[in-house]
Amino acid sequence: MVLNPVISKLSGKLVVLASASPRRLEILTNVGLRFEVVPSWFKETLDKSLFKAPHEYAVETARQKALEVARRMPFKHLKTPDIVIGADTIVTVDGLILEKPVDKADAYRMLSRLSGKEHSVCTAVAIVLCHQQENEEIDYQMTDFYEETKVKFADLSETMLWEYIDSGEPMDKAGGYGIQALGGMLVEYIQGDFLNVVGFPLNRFCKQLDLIYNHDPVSNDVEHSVISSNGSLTNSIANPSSNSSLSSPTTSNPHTDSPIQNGPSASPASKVKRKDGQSALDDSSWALVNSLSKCSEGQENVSAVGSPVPPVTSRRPMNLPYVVDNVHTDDLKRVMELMDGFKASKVLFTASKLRVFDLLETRPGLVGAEVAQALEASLKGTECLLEACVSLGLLERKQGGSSLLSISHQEVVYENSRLAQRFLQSDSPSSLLGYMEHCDELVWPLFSHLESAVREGTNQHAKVSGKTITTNNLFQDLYYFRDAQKLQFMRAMHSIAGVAGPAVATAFDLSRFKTACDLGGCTGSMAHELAKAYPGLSVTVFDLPSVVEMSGDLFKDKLPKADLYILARVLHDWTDEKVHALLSKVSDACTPGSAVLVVETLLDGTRSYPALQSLSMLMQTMGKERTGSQYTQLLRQHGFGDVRIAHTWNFVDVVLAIKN
Ligand SMILES: O=c1[nH]cc([C@@H]2O[C@H](COP(=O)(O)OP(=O)(O)OP(=O)(O)O)[C@@H](O)[C@H]2O)c(=O)[nH]1
Repeated sequence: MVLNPVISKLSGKLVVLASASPRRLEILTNVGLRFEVVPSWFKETLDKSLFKAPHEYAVETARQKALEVARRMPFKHLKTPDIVIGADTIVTVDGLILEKPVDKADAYRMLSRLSGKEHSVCTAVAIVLCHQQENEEIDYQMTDFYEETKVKFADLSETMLWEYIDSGEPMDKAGGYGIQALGGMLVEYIQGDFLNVVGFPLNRFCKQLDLIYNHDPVSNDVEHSVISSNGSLTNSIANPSSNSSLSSPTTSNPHTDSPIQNGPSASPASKVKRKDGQSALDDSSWALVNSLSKCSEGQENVSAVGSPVPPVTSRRPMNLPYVVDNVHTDDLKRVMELMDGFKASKVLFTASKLRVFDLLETRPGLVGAEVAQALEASLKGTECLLEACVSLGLLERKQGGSSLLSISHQEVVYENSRLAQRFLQSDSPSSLLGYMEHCDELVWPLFSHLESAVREGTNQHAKVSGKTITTNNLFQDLYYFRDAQKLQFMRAMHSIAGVAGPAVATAFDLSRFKTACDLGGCTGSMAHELAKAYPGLSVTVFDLPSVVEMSGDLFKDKLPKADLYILARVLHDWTDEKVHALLSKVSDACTPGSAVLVVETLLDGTRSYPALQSLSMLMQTMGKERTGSQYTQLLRQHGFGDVRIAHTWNFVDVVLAIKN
């Protein structure tokens, strides 16, 4: 690669940067590229769960950003660019994709997650080559790649974190930091391309241009000239405004180049021929169109990389403008997901209840008929359920079984996905089956009376079971009136504490406390997590007589002595009046320096989980979820002057309040 010839290949062309990022603009300007900036309107809301790896999500987002601009410009700007460049930067840590923080709390969550750890920064770049044909229609060719850089953060103290957040720098940056500015102070080392972290992998981009403009793959077969989307040149060619390229006489000649090979600006990608002798254009043009519509349908992106995709049989009528309005498509997709949310929950609950995940743990690779037989269920229903589980990422569908019932070796078999192995198998240490059962049996029926709950502002047990539940005997009447109900509730609380416990125990350094008492601690699983994290801490569980030996009523009985009181998912069950009564009792039991650890889901105005959980509390109890500042206020009123909040990215957040 020689530098100047690479960039100079673009001179005289209308190059468009489909990005609002000032960093990308600066990086490309610094190397003498002349271009226009047209920020993309594509909303970065692709469903991440549909992608097998984080970089695939970034690549698809970059492709959509670039394509949106390439398509909009001829209509809105009345000019056709020659080349459109789109990019997307993401940070990956602990299996999570971090984008730009939505607010300070989000920036805090991101940066505290990155603290002391190595993470990965991936920038994907998509290059769309646009070519206006003689008949005014436009062909689009796409090539994309991604670059990954590892970054290690130093341990960040709370003060440092907040100082950095208050500088305002994190807000428009992937992962919540800018390595090129103040954020550079947080970084211990990087491995890879620095500019890639900043938002544009310049070196790789130049190599890509070199591949496009300085190499002529015409003599190669597709298999040689087309490299995977991770790598480089792709030959996806789309003609979104017409299917006329399919009927072009040039394409029907298996030995001619594709019709967009038109003078020196035509990319070699357009000249790619397939081994079978057909022009790659026939299939790949539809491959891209097909891939886009699949993507907007929420399916996994079908890479247009030279793979022979069967031609679409029902085609769009000629002359109908092919308009993909990404904004509306995203909105529609979101509404459809929300409308279907209840079906997805019920699929999860039903498959869990039928023990599909336990079955596939012990016997992975079963065909649908074998699953149906083992569940003693209908074949038709089981197959529908299994496919729904696959679509929701709970199961994986694989080809080829060697099972007795399989008709051919190519039959579809099912296995648990990683998510199912972790959370849906009953023997997993982080199994959520107990909580799922509670949601299905108790919460689900209540939610069908949401409208009444909203109108009346109270729980809906009377409508579901004919029982009137009041504050006087909430737990006894609701969860502990029969052994089966009591055990179900205990299993639910146990499974949540099992999953959230380690994050709760380590949200703050609690090593200075010697004795703790978990008020309403149920099966003791949170107590167990605390004792595990702090070997010097002795933890007592205090709950109703029907639940534990160290029993008592939180409101009526004397609390055991302790340095640290834990109230995990207790306060959200109660009205403000009862919360005051309880905090006043805890405060009375505390000496100066001792503390209370409140473990609750904190409303923050952004996440849907706490907001939906608050509705759930309305339906079930007399309580609600509260914000961090509401808890701070409540605790301060009871003499806990020093109140700190930690978000765990789990079911619950943690508030530590120290008695004055
Ligand atoms: O160290 C740094 N890391 C990241 C950045 C900047 O972060 C953003 C990443 O966001 P995205 O890829 O979505 O790009 P946008 O800014 O939203 O612009 P688009 O219009 O292209 O979507 C990017 O600006 C990086 O430069 C940083 O500055 N330092």
